[in-house]
Amino acid sequence: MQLLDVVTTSTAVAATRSRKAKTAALADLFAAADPDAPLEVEVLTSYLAGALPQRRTGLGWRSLADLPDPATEASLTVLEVHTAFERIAALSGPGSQGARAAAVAELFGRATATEQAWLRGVVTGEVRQGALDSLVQEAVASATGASLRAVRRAAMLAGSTVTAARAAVTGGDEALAAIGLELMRPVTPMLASTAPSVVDAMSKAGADPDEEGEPSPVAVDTKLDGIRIQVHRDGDEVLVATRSLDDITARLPEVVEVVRALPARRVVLDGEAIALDAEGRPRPFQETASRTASAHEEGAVAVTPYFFDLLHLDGRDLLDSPGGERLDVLDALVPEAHRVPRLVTTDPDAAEAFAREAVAGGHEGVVVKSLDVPWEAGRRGAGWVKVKPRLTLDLVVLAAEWGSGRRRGWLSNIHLGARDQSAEGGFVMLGKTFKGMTDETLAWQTERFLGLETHREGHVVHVRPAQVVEIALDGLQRSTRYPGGLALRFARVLRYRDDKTPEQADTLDAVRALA
Ligand SMILES: Nc1ncnc2c1ncn2[C@@H]1O[C@H](COP(=O)(O)OP(=O)(O)OP(=O)(O)O)[C@@H](O)[C@H]1O
Repeated sequence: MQLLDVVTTSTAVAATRSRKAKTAALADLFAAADPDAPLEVEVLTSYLAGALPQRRTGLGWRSLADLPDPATEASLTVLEVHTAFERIAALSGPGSQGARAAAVAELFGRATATEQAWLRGVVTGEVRQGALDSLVQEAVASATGASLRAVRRAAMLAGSTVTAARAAVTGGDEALAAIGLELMRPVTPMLASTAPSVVDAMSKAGADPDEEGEPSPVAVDTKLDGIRIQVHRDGDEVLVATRSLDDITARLPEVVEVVRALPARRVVLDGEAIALDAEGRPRPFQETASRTASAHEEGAVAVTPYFFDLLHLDGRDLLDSPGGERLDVLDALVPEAHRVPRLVTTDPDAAEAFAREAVAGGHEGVVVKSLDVPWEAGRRGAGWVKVKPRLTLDLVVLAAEWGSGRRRGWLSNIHLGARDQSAEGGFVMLGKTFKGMTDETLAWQTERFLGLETHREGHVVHVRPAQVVEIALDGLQRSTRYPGGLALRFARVLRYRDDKTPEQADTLDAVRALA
């Protein structure tokens, strides 16, 4: 497949707001993919689904500053580009800088002006065709005739849309069906939708009375403000993965120890790891976060795993079992000290009281869960509904301003954007904040944002939209100043989120719904 085909499709997808048109353009491309070329399908999918190669190549804006003159005719294939990036990624040691520059010049010298611009965008993370996982999954289903359900399920179980697309294109339904839950291979996590109150959450999760007037019980879980962990055990082997499916086993030996002590040989658990003080209240989130951000050191603050779901036990897959059944198996296996506090009830008053107690105990809120739905990966459905008294958004930093006075020398006031496919650059600015930053945060963010710098305007350093930050706010107000028509009220930084990519940040539509 020619690179130009991918560039043309990617550009067309970015240029339209219509989901139908996006899917159709992508489907045309997948229909043209060669079923006998699995690697090509993988590469194609990973570029389109936003798994950008820059993480591995180590290339950034600076290494792409002086590109050779573009070629006049398109000739590059997708596989040639892939091979070139792989070669660049493998370079290390003395002389590698020169070799990298030479390889970049060779690759870009073979690209036309349009291809150069797109490739540069892909490498620096600027190209955001909005062809996220779910769109690509729809396109693959439509191009191959496989059912969308089968594609989605395979992607969830493999933890990867790339794997699902390769299976669908090269082997159709049969290959998709062969992808099952595999021990030691993390699956896409189930996510929660949001409700403004416990009562709303209960009704969303299906607690309302049925035709016979019987209310259904729901589980009300404490929402712990730690780090999501998915733990796999296969005999003596244990794997601990993050929300983004990165392997952090070596960083959390105490989690491994707890799982090794369980009376099960093969198990997959879902939960949260958190650092608590002697009274059982959460320690500052940064302390928990520091444990997953760097290698384990003796004397570091300990985290405790709390599990809230179970997907597999000793040969039995429970993904398709209703929530209530999974919780029964969880309760029988994991001691209470390592389970998330939970109340199963039909009574809204009892649920509210439980939620108030959770917040009084320093926790974030509750997650109300249906006892009837199977495990639904990646979707923000009605199966899990979170209620947090504090209003928060996950936004992307678009720029940062040099501070003055006590903050001279530090990048301080940050510009915050929500995801919006129709906006130039893919993000629309909603406001700024310099609140909620410790000296440590200021030092960290100064280094981080200088590393992401694209250009400067006066005291404003513009950055590549790569860093997600969780913001607390008092609300939103109408604004003529910002292009989205909305501005944040009293925004302050809660924390930088390295477990989320910009594609997972909140969208302008979600912010509008909140307003
Ligand atoms: N009892 C619980 N059940 C499910 N998730 C929980 C629970 N306690 C804490 N969590 C955390 O809450 C998250 C669920 O909310 P959501 O799917 O919206 O993820 P998120 O976008 O990371 O949300 P947030 O920023 O609110 O943590 C999970 O990823 C998990 O890390």
